[in-house]
Amino acid sequence: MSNAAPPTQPQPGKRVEVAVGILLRGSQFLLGTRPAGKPYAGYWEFPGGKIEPGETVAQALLREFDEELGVAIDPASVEIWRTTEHDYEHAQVRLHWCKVRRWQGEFQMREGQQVAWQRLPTTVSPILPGAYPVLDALAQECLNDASTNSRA
Ligand SMILES: Nc1nc2c([nH]c(=O)n2[C@H]2C[C@H](O)[C@@H](COP(=O)(O)OP(=O)(O)OP(=O)(O)O)O2)c(=O)[nH]1
Repeated sequence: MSNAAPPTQPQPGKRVEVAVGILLRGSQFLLGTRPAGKPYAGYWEFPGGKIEPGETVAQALLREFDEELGVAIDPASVEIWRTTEHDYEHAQVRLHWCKVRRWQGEFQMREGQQVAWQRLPTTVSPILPGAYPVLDALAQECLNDASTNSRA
């Protein structure tokens, strides 16, 4: 038996899989603050969380939206969009980004978080570093849409 203490640093190669929802209302998306007690508490993030063993990305997202916001996502409206990775000092994460356009219920901030509908450029800060690549991708998509429309 080993007396080694549990690692306090993330183990190389062990990525934590995370499901993240980009809840869309027209050109706006929802951000919330990270609750007290978590790494980067108070930073703004997209709703979501770690995928539990045996869960699909969509199942994890449905559970997290219920736990954090008290709303029910329509699974048929979950569009798995892209995957990014980010290395924090507390964890190495792989983020599965999903666009969500339909949900049911009124928002209840079940973790005491603040939420805000945002459009680009965002007006809240600070935002979790791991969310920036996706904000850039959303901005790029807006630019592409604008150029397609102007050519139509
Ligand atoms: N929800 C969310 N997590 C993000 C974003 N960007 C980003 O780098 N992350 C990272 C931060 C965390 O290391 C990880 C999510 O883990 P978490 O600790 O918030 O997940 P959880 O809600 O399942 O937490 P817990 O139950 O273990 O307390 O993903 C984002 O926009 N939204």
